[in-house]
Amino acid sequence: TPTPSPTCSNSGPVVRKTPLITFLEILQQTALNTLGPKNFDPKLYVDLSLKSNLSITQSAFDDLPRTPNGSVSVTDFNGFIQSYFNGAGEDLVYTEPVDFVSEPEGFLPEVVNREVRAWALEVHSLWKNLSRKVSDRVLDRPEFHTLLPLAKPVMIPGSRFREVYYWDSYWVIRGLLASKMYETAKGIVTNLISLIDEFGHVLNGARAYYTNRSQPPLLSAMVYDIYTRTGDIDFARKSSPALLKEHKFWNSEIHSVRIHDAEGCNRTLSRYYAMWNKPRPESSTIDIETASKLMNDSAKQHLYRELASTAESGWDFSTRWMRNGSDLTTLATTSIIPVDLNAFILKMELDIAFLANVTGDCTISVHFQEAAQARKQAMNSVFWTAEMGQWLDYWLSNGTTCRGHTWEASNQNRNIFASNFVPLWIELFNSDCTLVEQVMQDLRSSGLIRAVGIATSLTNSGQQWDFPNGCAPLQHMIVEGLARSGSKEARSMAEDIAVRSIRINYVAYKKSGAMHEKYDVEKCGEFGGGREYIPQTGFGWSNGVVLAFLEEFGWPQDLNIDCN
Ligand SMILES: OC[C@H]1O[C@H](O[C@H]2O[C@H](CO)[C@@H](O)[C@H](O)[C@H]2O)[C@H](O)[C@@H](O)[C@@H]1O
Repeated sequence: TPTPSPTCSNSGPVVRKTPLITFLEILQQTALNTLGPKNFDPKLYVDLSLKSNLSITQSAFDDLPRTPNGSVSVTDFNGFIQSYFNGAGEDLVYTEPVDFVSEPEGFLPEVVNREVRAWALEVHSLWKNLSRKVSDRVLDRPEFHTLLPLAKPVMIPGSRFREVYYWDSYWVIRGLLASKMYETAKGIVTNLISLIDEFGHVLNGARAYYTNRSQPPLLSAMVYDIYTRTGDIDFARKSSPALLKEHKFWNSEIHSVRIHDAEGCNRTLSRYYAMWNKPRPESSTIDIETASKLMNDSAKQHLYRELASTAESGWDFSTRWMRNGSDLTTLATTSIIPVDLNAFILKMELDIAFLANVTGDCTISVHFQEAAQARKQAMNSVFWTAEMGQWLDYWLSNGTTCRGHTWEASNQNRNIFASNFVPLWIELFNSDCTLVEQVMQDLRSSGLIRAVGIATSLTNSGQQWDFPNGCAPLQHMIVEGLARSGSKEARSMAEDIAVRSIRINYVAYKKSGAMHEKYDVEKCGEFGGGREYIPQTGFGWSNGVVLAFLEEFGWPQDLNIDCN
């Protein structure tokens, strides 16, 4: 009989919340009560920084005149914010990237179409808009800020995302490499490593309220790509200890799950699991509202952990994680072993083995090659379904048996998500011609490939990680996996998807003057939407993927960039 592990229930770890965050959440709730829900973004309030001590600020807040039902007037509230806070984002200052030039030597040599080349240079110049440095004020008084100090400049995604994000940084770096901005790319990695040194993992984002979770682990992929471009062995060597530490984090007791498979072998895989059972501070008012449908505190705490764990997945939110696709309270992320997370950890193992080999550490290299083989077998055994030609997320029954769970085919989630094809990105899979043939056929008939890109899922739930939204990371991993497979047919399919994806970015940019976080893959030039916040522009990962695609496939003179 499987023994339920304590870490499979609600009783996992919870990191400490700072007094500043606690206060800013109260401020956030007051802002909602005072200003109303129209155009309300809860994250704004936890991004404010103090002008003076928290105790002084708190007592001024307590002294605000209140009506009998406890509300504050709009004038008093706005006056208080003005007097006691610096604006959100003011603790990050613009900085010109040291290695930015308006047209780098050897920039996108295969892009010959003049119109596309001019646009690519505009996208390249957006790095200047997204480049920031943490202000010295944060170093002087860290307790006044939720922003965390980082030594090197950062690239922010854009708009409300005014701090560095973990997995976004991978596609930002891919774009920076196309822009030949190697120093900036290395600086981003140095910052992320400093977070591992301090917290034991790369945070979701560089804010005090993100310490309770990570995001899809792509640090090794950043180091690998920078190393293969620059040959900087010292950089590879310096990064290695952090990668080993990160590998431990993703295989820790809370993240790892053991499955007894159909052949009678024990397999170990990983899941998302946030160290948190409270509302996410950046969305506190929203999470409290969602949880208000639940009756008891224990059910609420469980939901809060699921909400934060879903944010750890980068896919916040999606029917992928919900028992009932129209009810967010049925999120069950901690009871799911996700295909893409394990593909990322497999890549981490392969990258560590590669980098250790380069830096002459044979023991580590052999150890991680073996770990990669074991994970590949586990992924084949737990996720792969030949009949569908996809890897399927695996659901643990009732979420209580993460140790010694016995595999059952009925626990594979047969719904189609773009993440079912992410293993294609990993060389251990895309080097197998027969497998690529099969997966390619199934991707073609999956319904995910739409007029202007790959849809996230087939379910139109209104959540941002569902149909008809498509986002840059998913387009990129699937396209790159197909392109690198060595199959001519797969490369041509990859190029076809990349061209559609470049077009949607171009047309939307010309229409709106901005690059977008996500797009509607049904309508060329339309950006995507979805519940928790309004559509954002900027946008780090879209810029990165456009530049990476243009670098890989070029753009001939006679190919039309418009949609028709
Ligand atoms: O504030 C709500 C959530 O916002 C972030 O998630 C979304 O934006 C990120 C930055 O582009 C992206 O990495 C993530 O995939 C998006 O879903 C944040 O990461 C969440 O933790 C946060 O709750």
